[in-house]
Amino acid sequence: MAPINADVNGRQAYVPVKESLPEVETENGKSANGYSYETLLETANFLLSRTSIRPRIGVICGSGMGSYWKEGSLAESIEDADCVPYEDIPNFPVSTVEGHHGKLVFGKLEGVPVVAMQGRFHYYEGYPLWKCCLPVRVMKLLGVETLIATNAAGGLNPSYKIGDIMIVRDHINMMGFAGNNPLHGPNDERFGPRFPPMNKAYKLEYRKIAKDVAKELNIENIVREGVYTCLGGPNFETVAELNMLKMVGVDAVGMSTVHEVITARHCDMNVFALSLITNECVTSYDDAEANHEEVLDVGRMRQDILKKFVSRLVHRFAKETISP
Ligand SMILES: O=P(O)(O)O[C@@H]1C[C@H](O)[C@@H](CO)O1
Ligand code: HPA
Repeated sequence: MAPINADVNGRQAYVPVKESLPEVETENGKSANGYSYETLLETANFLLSRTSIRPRIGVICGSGMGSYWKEGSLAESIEDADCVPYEDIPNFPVSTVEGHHGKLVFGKLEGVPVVAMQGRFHYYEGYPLWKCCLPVRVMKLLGVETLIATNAAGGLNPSYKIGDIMIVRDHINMMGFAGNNPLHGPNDERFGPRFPPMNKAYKLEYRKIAKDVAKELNIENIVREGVYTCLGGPNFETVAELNMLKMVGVDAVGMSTVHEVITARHCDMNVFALSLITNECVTSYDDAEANHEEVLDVGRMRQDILKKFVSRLVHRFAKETISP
């Protein structure tokens, strides 16, 4: 049915009639914010048939972290590994970015059953946010209770150095300000509530454990805690954009994670996230330009430390906070 014009406060306004919103209705098992619960159950059941591992923790490997260099990366250090390429998984997108391999790795880290995404999906690749986050819902249906999201990010806080690791305390959902949210569209209560709170998105207990672990590993001098934001990319930011983000309290800038965390919290997963600071954000017109090669190089430089750090976190999170 065509939209109608209505008189609103003395103005002619464009008011779509209710029937003219077919795009939010379920169509071929896919609604505006993603595949149906039943469709994702099929994906989860397919994966469970491909491995005997029953993961309790899910890890998303950021750019250059565990995803680019085969030898010695976090994902490659997973024991008893069963790898499933994304193109074999029903309803899964495929990775298109250098530094993101494109497979799910099931196995054990320090004895804990995990599933790692060796490659994530980004909005700038052309995927809508719900599709970027589809693996998080699949993880939930596999039985995962805790999500560890890692990313490469530019350091905006002037005290941060390249190679620092930032524990994410909170995020600013810049894309959400423009109405772009992975939960946009009809809500299925089987995943979670219509209006999920986000004030405790990054579990306090995990952040404390991470600081303890940093001390144990003698890396507390490179571990920070701060606020992350995600922009849509793929271009790196302008000087004016970065100066604005600095003013509102952002410490590190990237192109992922925020929507994954929202999706994970919506379905009541525990969340921990970290950013590897791979470059300094360019806040003057004279400074060098950001580039993806530098991001990948710093990922390689830090892969040993990240592997130890995340493995220890997996062990401690499983021991201290996850149901037996
Ligand atoms: O997947 P992450 O968020 O780690 O990747 C960052 C953001 C861009 O994809 C890329 C820019 O170099 O790294
Ligand atoms: O400086 C950056 N900006 C956005 N995303 C990034 N990912 C790594 N570094 C950056």
